[in-house]
Amino acid sequence: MNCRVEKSEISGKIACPSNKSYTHRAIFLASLAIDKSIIKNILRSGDTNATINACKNFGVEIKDVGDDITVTSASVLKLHSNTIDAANSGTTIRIATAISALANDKIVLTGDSSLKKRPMQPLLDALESLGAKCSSSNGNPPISVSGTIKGGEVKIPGNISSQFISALMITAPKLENGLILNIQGKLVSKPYIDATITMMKKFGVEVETKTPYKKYIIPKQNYKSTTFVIPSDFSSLALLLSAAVLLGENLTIQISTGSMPQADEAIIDILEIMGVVITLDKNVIKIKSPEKLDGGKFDLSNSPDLIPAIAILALKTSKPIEIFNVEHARYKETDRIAVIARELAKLGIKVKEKKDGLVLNNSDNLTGADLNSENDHRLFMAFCIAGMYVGNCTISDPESVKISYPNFISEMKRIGCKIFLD
Ligand SMILES: O=C(O)C1=C[C@@H](OP(=O)(O)O)[C@@H](O)[C@H](O)C1
Ligand SMILES: C=C(OP(=O)(O)O)C(=O)O
Repeated sequence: MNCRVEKSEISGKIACPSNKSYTHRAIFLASLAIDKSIIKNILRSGDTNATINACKNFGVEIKDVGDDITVTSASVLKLHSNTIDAANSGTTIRIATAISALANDKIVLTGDSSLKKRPMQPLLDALESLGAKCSSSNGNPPISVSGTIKGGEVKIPGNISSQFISALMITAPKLENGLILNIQGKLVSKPYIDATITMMKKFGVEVETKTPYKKYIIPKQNYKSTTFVIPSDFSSLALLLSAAVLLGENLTIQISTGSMPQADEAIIDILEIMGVVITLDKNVIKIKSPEKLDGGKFDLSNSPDLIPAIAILALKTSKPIEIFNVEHARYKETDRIAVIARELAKLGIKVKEKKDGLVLNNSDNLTGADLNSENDHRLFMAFCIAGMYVGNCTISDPESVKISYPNFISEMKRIGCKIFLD
């Protein structure tokens, strides 16, 4: 399926969706705690449903209560099935793989065609070094894991995905001998480790940071059930802010930030560097954008999910945008560096693709085009916004938004976007 977009001007109010990463963490941690937890204001999306289904498979009771859910767990995993389908969710399959090593049955974890290309081997190597038996399809899903691991000391590279580290951390307190976690080389997406540690603390577990982003000690502990309110998602907010910059600054965005670390808060500083004035007053964000944006050089190592929302701003810059140090954006739902380079060039942007990023220059010859989002939700939404700035575009795979922002199209239409589903 495709969608067609025309030049649009937006205005009015929109609420930022709830945070996907925190929703994943809250559900998994509540599933490892004994008794009932309440998780309020969760993001309901394809990815978070994958996590709910994975936890239900571990024998956890999860019930809907309006916008909230209750999660009631027992002390021991009771497998309902030996296969977990994580659909399109990298976070789900990484965390569920580590948790599966707590069981002594063989568990197969798989996903959709995109997930079957996502790297898993560093996590499997770490689990095998702890005594698990693992298999994979050339390092990708479907994978299998059988425990039971008891913990000890483990090392894992940090240059591919922080999710491998988050997965081991979340599982560690359940291990008889706890875990000493050594991260080799540079660690990408660092703030997601901070998010994991923050959330583990919310569920009663302490992580000892011996050397930040290098070495952590997690003794055996019990997670404690709690009530947790999910904050807004800065990854989705970034797209809304780019829409306001490109399509109309009379947009006010309602957010509930909370006080927890989010990698993609970096969007605020990046937009301000490019000349955008952002105000936050009583949980409402407003922006003022110059006629032409300054460019800038942006290290996205810690916030790879910002690459689509920032790249499309090249449509309104007077100077180049250089994005670097984010090779791991190639291992997401798609190779986001390659797809963004290929598709934004169709609009007339002058793009130089590099191994670890992009250099984007505006041009005077912007033109409509048929854009292929490769069924990547963040690319679909970014290309939609770009297409409504340039006009006369089609974008493939609108159904991909179910992954992180299911009502994106209806919400954008409500604030004035000319989006038409073919
Ligand atoms: O831990 C998480 O919730 C996530 C970590 C990041 O992945 P990497 O650590 O693989 O960069 C990010 O891209 C993803 O959307 C969510
Ligand atoms: C890459 C993403 O998530 P995941 O790694 O969980 O698939 C994303 O939401 O952009």
